[in-house]
This record gives sequence, C-alpha cells and structure tokens, in this order.
Amino acid sequence: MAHPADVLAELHTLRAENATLRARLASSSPKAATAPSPAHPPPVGVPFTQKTRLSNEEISRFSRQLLVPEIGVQGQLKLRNASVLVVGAGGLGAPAVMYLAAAGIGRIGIIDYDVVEASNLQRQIIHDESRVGMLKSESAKQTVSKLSSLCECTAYNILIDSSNAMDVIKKWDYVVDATDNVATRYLLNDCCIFRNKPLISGSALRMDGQLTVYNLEGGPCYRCIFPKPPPPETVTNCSDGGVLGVVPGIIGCLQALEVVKIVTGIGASLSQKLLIFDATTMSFRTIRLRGRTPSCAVCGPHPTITKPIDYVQFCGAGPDDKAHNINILPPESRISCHKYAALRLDAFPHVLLDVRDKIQYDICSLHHSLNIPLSELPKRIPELTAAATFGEHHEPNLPVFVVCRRGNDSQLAVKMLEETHGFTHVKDIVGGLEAWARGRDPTFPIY
Ligand SMILES: Nc1ncnc2c1ncn2[C@@H]1O[C@H](COP(=O)(O)OP(=O)(O)OP(=O)(O)O)[C@@H](O)[C@H]1O
Ligand SMILES: [Zn+2]
Repeated sequence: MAHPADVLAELHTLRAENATLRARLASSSPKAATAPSPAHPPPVGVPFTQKTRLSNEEISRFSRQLLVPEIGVQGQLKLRNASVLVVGAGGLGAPAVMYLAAAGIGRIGIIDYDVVEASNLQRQIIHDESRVGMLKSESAKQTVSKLSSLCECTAYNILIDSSNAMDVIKKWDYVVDATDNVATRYLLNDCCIFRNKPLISGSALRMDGQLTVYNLEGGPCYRCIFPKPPPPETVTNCSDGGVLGVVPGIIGCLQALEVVKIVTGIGASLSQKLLIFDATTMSFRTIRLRGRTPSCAVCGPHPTITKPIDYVQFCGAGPDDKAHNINILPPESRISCHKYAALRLDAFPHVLLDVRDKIQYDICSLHHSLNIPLSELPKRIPELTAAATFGEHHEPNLPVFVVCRRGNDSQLAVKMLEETHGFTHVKDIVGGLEAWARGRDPTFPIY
C-alpha cells in the first residue's frame, strides 16, 4: 500500500499536469481543436454532417473527457461522429443510453415497443414516475433531450423483428442489445452479421450480469457460441426471477463504456470474451470464448441463413411473451375469480392451494391458503391430501382450487394432480392472483 505522503505527492503532480493541459486547451485558438485534415476526401456515402472540429460548447462540455489521454480531441470527434442503436429502453438500455448521450455520441437510436410501468422504475432510471404509461422510447428520448442538446436522438416505438430489423440496423454504426429475450438476441445477432455491425450484448438477472461483444475483430457471433436456442421453459426473465436494480445498471454502464472504447479504439474490447459480474461476491471475471465456428449458420464461410428468419418459431417464444397465457384445461377444470370469490363468501369448505414459490407467496397471499410451490408438489402430495381430507374420510373429499400469479402454473398443477395423483375435484382459478386483484380486490397488490 502506498504511503499517504506518496499519494499526496502524486496527487500534486497530477493536478499540475491537469492544469497545464487545461491551460493549453484554453490558450489554443477557440477553433483549434481540430482533427488533422484527412489525406483523402471523405469516401462517398459518409454523411455530410461528419465533423472534423469541436465547437467551443463541445470543448467545455466534454473537457473532463478531452483531458483523458486515451480520448483527447480525436477520440471526442470519433464519438461525435458515431451513431449507436440501443435496442430496449429497460434495465440495461436506460443507463447505456444516458451514458452514451452524456459521453457525446452524436446520434442515438432507441427502440422499444413497451410502455413505462411502475415496476420498471427500480432500475430503468431513464424513466420516472411522471412517465408511467408513456412509451418507453419516447420517455427515453425526452430524457436524452434534457441531458444533451448535442445528441440527435431517434425514438422507434416498434417491436423489432424480421420485418423491420434489416432496415433499421443499416442506419447505425453500432448496435447495443439491451433486450431481455432470446428471440430478439438471435434476430439482432443475425442482422448485425448481415449488415456487418458490432453487437454489444448485455444481460442481467437477480444478482448476476454478463457482457460481451459479437461480430468484432473477427470474433464469434452469438450463434457461434449458442447455435441452438435454450428450451423456452428454462429461460427466466426479470418479471419472474427478479433483478436487483443496480445490477443491470452496472452492465448497461459497461455496455456504454464498451461502445466508447470501440468507437475511440481504446484498449482491448470484449470480442471473444465474456465478462461475468457476480454482485453477491462483488466479483468480475472474464472468460475466453471460442472463436468463430466454421460451421456457423450465419457467419461461417458457407452460411445457411442469409436473411432474417422466423425467430419466434426458432426459439419457441417471442419478445412479448410475458403476457402469454397457456390454456391446457377443459372449462370444467377451471373457475373464474368471481365464482371463486362467491364460494369464499359462502364459506364453502375447500382447500386453496397456492403453487407460487415461497418468495412470491411471502409478498402477498389470500387468507387460508396452503403454499406448495409447483416444483415441490410431487413430493408434498401427502400435505395436500391431509388438508383436503375432512371428517371420517380416508381420501381427499374437499375440492381443491389452485391459484398462482397469472394462471399458468395453476393449470399445470391441476393437470398433474388429476393425471398423476388421482385428484378428482380440482380446479384452477383463471388468471390467478392478477385476475383476482384486477377483478375482485383492488386492494390486493400486483407485483
Ligand atoms: N424485440 C423487441 N423490440 C423492441 N423492444 C424490445 C424487444 N425485446 C425486448 N424489448 C424491450 O427491452 C426492454 C428490456 O427491459 P427489461 O429487461 O428491463 O424488461 P421489462 O420488460 O421492462 O421489465 P419486466 O420484465 O420487469 O416487465 C423492455 O423495455 C422491452 O420492451
Ligand atoms: Zn457465428
């Protein structure tokens, strides 16, 4: 560890260097912060708006960054002339967009099809309470406009898919994947290969985050690493698994940092490397990924996929599946929340089985319910049998009503109880506790 006096001395030296740099900046002619004149005229197709000098406003605004030796005037001009498309204005996209705009990226595109919800605000800090209900793309654009009038921001209120991705992506230099679903990850990957754009890809769940860069410096693409999508039922999203807000905040910031580094050519990128962040131990690890796979269907020498495909079919799930409801039971095995509420009012004898995980059950539950999570149900059947057996009977004789958060797991539970465990009087409550909160009891919380 350095002695405090050494640290102080070093601090003085750094301050002196800093002052010299500032003096140099201030004494240079106001328009002196220019790039050397290019040896050749700009190639055809480079937008006329490409800047070769910084304005006084830009010099003042980005002074702390201009003083960083790795950035300097040249780096700042590169940022100014770069365009970045951020897909998703959620947990990752929110900080990524804000830091990119703050850093001086000249043009930013923001894509999101969703609206701001109260449950987003714990991490999606580009939005605020006054924006609940507003389009996320529009809300994000408004925040960028307030943050920096120097940034030209385009909001796309679209669900990016095979029909529009190629057109949108071609207008941007870099693409940031800040989405939360596998179908969009494959879509962005493939289109970034077809359009030859680097893809800065992040993800976060619970206390963990990951970051990598695809299609850069000869590194692999997402399909090289994951040629096949995972089974949809093994994919957990934030609305089911939860996420600690700061975690996507950190990964989104790192995505912005990675863009800044790539644009300005600083250091080594995360191409062919995966950064893994574990907030519980506060550890960052970087592992090496395999290189380009020669047999890769999109980036290999003999691609079998040369244009966007049907990613929902390929992945078995789409980008907007959070509201997706299954319907696997006949009507007689289901009951509406209104009919069930009437039975409760009549004190009808029954068992209410809540099959959510304990962590969700602890948030809120209906009175007199029995909590057995769906995953534990097969081994905890005796508990349910005991609860449903009333009086002299030796077999369950009380009807069982099954509830969960949205009415999907409850259907699976009813099917399992009927088909595998011989229950005959069992029904699922349609739409689960969300339907209960919306239709029966507005005081019941929705999470
Ligand atoms: N194909 C797509 N097109 C446009 N926006 C997308 C697409 N796929 C995902 N998104 C957006 O990416 C964002 C991802 O954000 P995040 O992971 O924080 O999840 P969320 O959907 O906002 O939150 P929650 O899962 O808690 O409801 C969302 O705003 C979502 O609308
Ligand atoms: Zn590949």
